[in-house]
Amino acid sequence: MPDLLKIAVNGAAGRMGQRITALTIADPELELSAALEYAASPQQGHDAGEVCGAGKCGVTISSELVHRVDAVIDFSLPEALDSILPACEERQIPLVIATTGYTDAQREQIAAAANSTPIVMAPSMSMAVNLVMKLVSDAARVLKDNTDGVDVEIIERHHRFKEDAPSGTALHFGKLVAEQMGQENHIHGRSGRPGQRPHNEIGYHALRTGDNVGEHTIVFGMMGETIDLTVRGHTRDSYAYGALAAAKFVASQKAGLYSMNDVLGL
Ligand SMILES: NC(=O)C1=CN([C@@H]2O[C@H](COP(=O)(O)OP(=O)(O)OC[C@H]3O[C@@H](n4cnc5c(N)ncnc54)[C@H](OP(=O)(O)O)[C@@H]3O)[C@@H](O)[C@H]2O)C=CC1
Ligand SMILES: O=C(O)C1=N[C@H](C(=O)O)C[C@H](O)C1
Repeated sequence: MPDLLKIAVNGAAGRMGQRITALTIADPELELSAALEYAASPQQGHDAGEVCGAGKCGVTISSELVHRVDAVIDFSLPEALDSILPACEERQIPLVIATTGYTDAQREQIAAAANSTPIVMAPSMSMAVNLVMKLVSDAARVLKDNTDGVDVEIIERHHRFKEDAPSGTALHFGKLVAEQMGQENHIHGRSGRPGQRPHNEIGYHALRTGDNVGEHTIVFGMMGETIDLTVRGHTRDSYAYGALAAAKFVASQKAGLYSMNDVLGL
């Protein structure tokens, strides 16, 4: 029987961390080896299986990555980067970074760590979202020379608990569009009297409602017709399964910064 892939989950008591923990326990190819939270977390010392509702599993939540694991999956907060990145970099432990809301400086830190450590980083681990990223890129390429111009607006909806806005995924959609169409102004909502809409603008609109697990609509507005490309999550497991696929992928890669396109072969 092949060895099980040993997984550590960072942010194990969070909404995503709990699903990653539960699905790792249920996956016959994986073994949950560590469940991490910050030192002052009230979840320290609790059984990770019990915390996620999967039943006692014998792995207690801790703050230090003590044992060697085959991959770490991180769904936490940007503040957690300072502990998890060096822990992986020191021992070249493959890392899946799903957290969003990093500063440019933190992104540079991650890119530097990828010189010695295999890292998959993506604002969305969902297969459907990553496929729509391809479609959006294609649409932007085809529409970029439209005679009367194309107005691109990005609308996202997430649950009321989300701390960063706009979502990492919305920002990535905007980046993909701008790479094709060249918009330089990226604005967040509108108010007052901003005047007529210039063409070189992308508008982002972040809605926070109830328990929405994530929706994105990319609007290509033209004179006479509009294209809306929408992708809706129904369950956090669409992200969680993608993250487990990323962990299986990254565990056998050499150092480098990989995306979900690499994981999914898109
Ligand atoms: N790439 C993707 O596909 C997806 C990405 N995300 C992103 O993942 C992140 C987590 O989302 P979600 O699970 O909803 O958020 P939660 O707030 O539910 O989970 C974050 C967890 O990390 C804990 N935490 C805080 N600080 C640290 C630290 N220093 N070290 C370790 N753990 C820490 C939190 O503890 P406490 O609650 O006590 O603060 C909490 O348990 C967000 O950035 C979100 O945008 C979410 C879904 C999909
Ligand atoms: O916080 C969330 O929930 C999500 N965050 C990610 C993001 O910011 O893009 C991915 C997903 O949309 C859910």
